[in-house]
Amino acid sequence: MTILDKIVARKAIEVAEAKSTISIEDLAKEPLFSRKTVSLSTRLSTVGSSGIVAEHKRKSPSKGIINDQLTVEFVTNGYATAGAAGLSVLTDADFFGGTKEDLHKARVANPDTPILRKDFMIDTYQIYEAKAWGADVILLIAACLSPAQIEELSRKAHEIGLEVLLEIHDEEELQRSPLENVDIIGVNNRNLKNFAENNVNASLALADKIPARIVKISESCISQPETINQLKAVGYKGFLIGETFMKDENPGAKLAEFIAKI
Ligand SMILES: O=P(O)(O)OC[C@@H](O)[C@@H](O)c1c[nH]c2ccccc12
Repeated sequence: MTILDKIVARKAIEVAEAKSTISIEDLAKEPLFSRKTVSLSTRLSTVGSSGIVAEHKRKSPSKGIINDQLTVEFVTNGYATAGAAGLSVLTDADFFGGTKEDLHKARVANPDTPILRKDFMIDTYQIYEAKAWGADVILLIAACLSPAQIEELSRKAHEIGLEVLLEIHDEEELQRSPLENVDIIGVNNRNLKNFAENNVNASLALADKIPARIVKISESCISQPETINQLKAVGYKGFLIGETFMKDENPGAKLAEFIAKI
């Protein structure tokens, strides 16, 4: 069993519990559900955008605790002020130490910045949660979804006004994924099945395989400003970065320093 299998098995239990606590109808009545979302893909395509999607991440299965000392408002506001094009907020509790309150607080602290709900989506119920908690974009991870699930989840997201970031790790995942309702493709440099990593080779290898009409972002394992220029040269418009900033006591200041070098 891979770590991804474990996460998804746990997620199915969590979703069943959540469904018995609050119905989709009630989620749709939450104040943020009717908020007009902002487009991450548009921000990333805007001339002059830093392209950086900065992540709030307390811990991870591969790294353990990264930083659990800061408030989500301090981190996300710092990121937005430093020039992040968007924010990513982990809401998975057991493996990444996130909560739905993190997303809600990030939204309230940053009303106009696109926010990605970073979680393992396996059920349309979670799409409603994402909207109710203040997200603009959802993540779909091809490695744990069938083509039919990708189709259904992405269609539902668009139906309720959320954008879709489809995460892939290799060409096989790209080829089998229905892309009709996908706004952004993210190449995860880290393999979620075994956490082998530490370079951006996956992004470099897949760059020219991704249809040009879809905004491309490179995810994970980015620690050097030079890497951004290398990725931009092959067409990437976005860069999802967590650990490099989170391990600093002031992630926003770290991001500002990073942006000054790209
Ligand atoms: O901390 P890093 O190496 O900069 O990575 C950020 C982000 O890409 C990573 O957290 C991530 C990418 N895809 C995911 C899917 C689930 C959980 C986490 C992730």
